[in-house]
Formats: sequence, C-alpha cells, structure tokens
Amino acid sequence: MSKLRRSMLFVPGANAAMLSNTFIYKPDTLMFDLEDSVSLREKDTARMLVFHALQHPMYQDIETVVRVNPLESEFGLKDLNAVVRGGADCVRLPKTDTANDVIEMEKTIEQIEAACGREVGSTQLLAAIESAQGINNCVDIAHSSKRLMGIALGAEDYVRNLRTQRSPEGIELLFARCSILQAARSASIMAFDTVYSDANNEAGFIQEAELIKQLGFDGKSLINPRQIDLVHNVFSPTQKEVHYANAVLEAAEEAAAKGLGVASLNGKMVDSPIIERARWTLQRAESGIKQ
Ligand SMILES: CC(=O)SCCNC(=O)CCNC(=O)[C@H](O)C(C)(C)COP(=O)(O)OP(=O)(O)OC[C@H]1O[C@@H](n2cnc3c(N)ncnc32)[C@H](O)[C@@H]1OP(=O)(O)O
Ligand SMILES: O=C([O-])CC(=O)C(=O)O
Ligand SMILES: [Mg+2]
Repeated sequence: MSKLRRSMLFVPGANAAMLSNTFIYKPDTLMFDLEDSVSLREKDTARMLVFHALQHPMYQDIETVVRVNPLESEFGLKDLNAVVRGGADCVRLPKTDTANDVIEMEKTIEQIEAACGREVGSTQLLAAIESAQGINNCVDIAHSSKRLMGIALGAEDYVRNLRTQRSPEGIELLFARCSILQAARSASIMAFDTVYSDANNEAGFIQEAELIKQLGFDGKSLINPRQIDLVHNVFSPTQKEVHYANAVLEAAEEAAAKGLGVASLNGKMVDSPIIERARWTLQRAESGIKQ
C-alpha cells in the first residue's frame, strides 16, 4: 500500500515552542511552514528553526514536508537550500500556477542535492494549487515531475482569487476539488484537500473530511492537532465494512476455486474492482476501525 497521508499538520516555522514538540501529536505527515504563517520579519528565524528541527532525532521517524516561499520571492532559494540540506522528505511548493513552476523548483533542488551530497532525486515535491490559473493547468502540473508525490488544494487563496468565500457545504470548491482529484489520479499521484480554518468547529471539520473522503482524496492539510484523530477516524473503515470486505474475499476465493471470474454475495456481484476495494478496506483497517 502507498504511504498513508490522511493528516498533514501545518506547523508555523517561526513558532519555536510548536517546532520543539509537534512530534507528540503523531499526524501521518508534519508540514513545517516558511510561507504564509510566517511574517516577513521572521522569515530568517523560521528558516533556521526549521533547518534545526529537521535534524532533531524526534523527527527522523515521521515524514517531514516543508512549505517554502516561491522561488521568485527573495526567500525562496534560501528556504530551499536550508530544507534540502536539512533533510526534509518533501518540499511543498505554494501557489503553483504552471507546470513550469514545478520544473524550475525541481532543477534548483537537483543542484542543491548535488552540491550538498544528498542523493539526487531523494527530495520529493508536493504542489499546492491555489488559483484559477493553477486549476486550469492542474493536469500539466500533476504530470510535470517524477518527484511529485501529490498535488493539494489551497482553498483560502483560491477563494480569494475566485472572489468568493468558503461555505459550510463547500460548493465553491467542488470544481477545484474534482479537477485536482482527476489530475492527480491521471498521473498516479496523491490528492490532498485544503485546511479547515476554524479549529474549534469539530462538526464542520468532520463534515468537510467526510466530503473529501467520498470524493476520493487521500487526506487533508490540517492547522491544529485536534483535527488529527478526527480525520483519521473519518478515513477508517467501520466494523461493518470490514466484515463485508472479508466476506467479499471469501466469496472471491470460492469462485476462483470453481474457475469463475464473477461471484455472488447475497445477490451482489463480486468481481475484480470490488475485490480490489475489499483488499484496500482491509489495509485501511490495519490503521484503525471507525469509532
Ligand atoms: C491558509 C494557510 O496558509 S494555513 C497554513 C498556515 N497556518 C498555520 O500553520 C496555522 C497553524 N495553527 C495554529 O497556529 C493554531 O492551531 C491556531 C492559531 C489555528 C489556533 O491556535 P490555538 O487556539 O491557540 O490552538 P490550541 O488552543 O488548540 O492549541 C493547543 C496546543 O496545540 C498546540 N498547537 C496548536 N496548533 C498547532 C500546530 N499547527 N502545530 C503544532 N502545535 C500546535 C499549541 O501550541 C498548544 O500547545 P500547548 O498545549 O503545549 O500550549
Ligand atoms: O494549502 C492550504 O490548504 C492552506 C493555504 O495556503 C490556503 O488555503 O491558501
Ligand atoms: Mg495559501
């Protein structure tokens, strides 16, 4: 199974206290931020703090992503140097508008890897799409680099660009979410949903997490540790789903023993995509059953 990335927790890079203990929350992925959660006067401090955090022993067993500033900003190249040399698993490129944004980032990463002795190709990329232009180009973006492990929606910037606001139902994001998901799957990479910005609204968060799971996303960017267990629970199968998946596999085995390609389980057809989904449900269940 590909790596679980249900929860990707943003940690503001200038917040030394948060950087010192975020590993205790155990999200699937930690995302240290050097971009919009860091004020202009704290950019240099944040870069240094994140560089040191990346090398801390407590962060060696958890996947680390760093959101850098764009290369065309005065901070981008310095960020990239610190992050690649610091050993981040992945660089999150913000506000990706074109495939060329990813290609430029990849070229620069390759130069830094070669210069610092890091294995060339070992730094992954995650492109966040946060504008109408980015959504128009998302298929090209998704296919732009072998390093790209996924693409993500950045909805706060996106709705600003659309000149609207986020609603509880998320109707304004439906086109962008479906576009990102289609583009990611066509390139066989992962798709991540955006942050839910009201850390105290548990019901609203769960509603959004259920929606994006149903659309097919692999996970979600988070802003607060209290959102981690909530999203993990949404992505866990229920006991009933696990029972059904086991029954599907049993029916499939019986059919295979008889040389049949299709089986019937209580009148429902069981064939190859259904069997594959049952296996996937059981793999998901290894990380927890829905409470
Ligand atoms: C549009 C965008 O670009 S979004 C991405 C950039 N934004 C961010 O990264 C914001 C990250 N999140 C935060 O800063 C905060 O969670 C806020 C501002 C949203 C809410 O703050 P609070 O209401 O103070 O959070 P809360 O009371 O839940 O904090 C509880 C504990 O969790 C810690 N915590 C909160 N958020 C985080 C986080 N993202 N990462 C690590 N630790 C965190 C707090 O430090 C606190 O720790 P303590 O108990 O040791 O003191
Ligand atoms: O990428 C995210 O989810 C957060 C972000 O920058 C945005 O929403 O603009
Ligand atoms: Mg943004």
